[in-house]
Amino acid sequence: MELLSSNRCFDGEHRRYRHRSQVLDCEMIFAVYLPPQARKQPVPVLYWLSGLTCTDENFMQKAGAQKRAAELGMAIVCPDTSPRGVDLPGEDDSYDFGSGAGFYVNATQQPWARHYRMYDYVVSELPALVEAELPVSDQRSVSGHSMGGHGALIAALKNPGRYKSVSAFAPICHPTACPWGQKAFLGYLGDDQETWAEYDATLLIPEARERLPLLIDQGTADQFLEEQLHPESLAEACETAHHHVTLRMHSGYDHSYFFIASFIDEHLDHHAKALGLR
Ligand SMILES: N[C@@H](CCC(=O)N[C@@H](CS)C(=O)NCC(=O)O)C(=O)O
Repeated sequence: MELLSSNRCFDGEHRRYRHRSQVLDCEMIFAVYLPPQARKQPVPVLYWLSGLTCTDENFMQKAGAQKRAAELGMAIVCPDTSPRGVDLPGEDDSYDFGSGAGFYVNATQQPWARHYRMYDYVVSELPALVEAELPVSDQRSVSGHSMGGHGALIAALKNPGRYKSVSAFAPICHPTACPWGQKAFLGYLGDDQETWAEYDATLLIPEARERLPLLIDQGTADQFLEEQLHPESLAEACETAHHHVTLRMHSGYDHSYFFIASFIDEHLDHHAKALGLR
């Protein structure tokens, strides 16, 4: 891994790294915030999965999470949202498919299948790399926004024992039933909808083998709420399956990082508790 930049931040460090991903078969950049406590010993880590059009930079520059992470002694790792520089035809044609829109699935369809394997990348390859190379422990939590909120929910639901806690901001809760999800799943996974269900939080809830409580924040003025996000479907599935969910509707907040910045400390506190930090 190659260190691209380093910035002192709340007595810890924000760093960006480039590395070769075997899983994605391309070079990737990710960001990490290391709190001051990481100078002494490996610290627990929150994986943050971003939404459509994002890179490793949006969360680190806009969410304002570093101050609380430094107080808590929590590292934060931010991967990119798709493979980069792989030059597939049509990859850059739309904001909601292809580059910047990997949807945290392992593609099975051509030409995407060789590179678009963001599920394996964020769940397995990247954690193994950072745990081997950086002072972060295997005590993991996961959170994310929108497409990344979907990613965080499915990562936790599909991998019992892998994460101590999970949360999401304005997640795509039922991707098989919304235009963003349908477009992505059709393109990456093909037209057999049975394969789509494997990556849909609402459909995974009934069979979840670990009942990790879900913390979800959602703004009522979110421009994508009605058409794309469907938190009510997830809440209903949770109720039926007796899966603990805290769905908080916040009056007047939209889909932006202004919303995330307003509640990120509460999410970090939620994860810190599960990670044994407070
Ligand atoms: N059409 C919009 C939709 C994309 C969007 O809202 N992306 C959210 C995630 S789904 C985001 O985090 N954008 C980047 C940012 O706000 O920094 C755009 O291209 O900005």
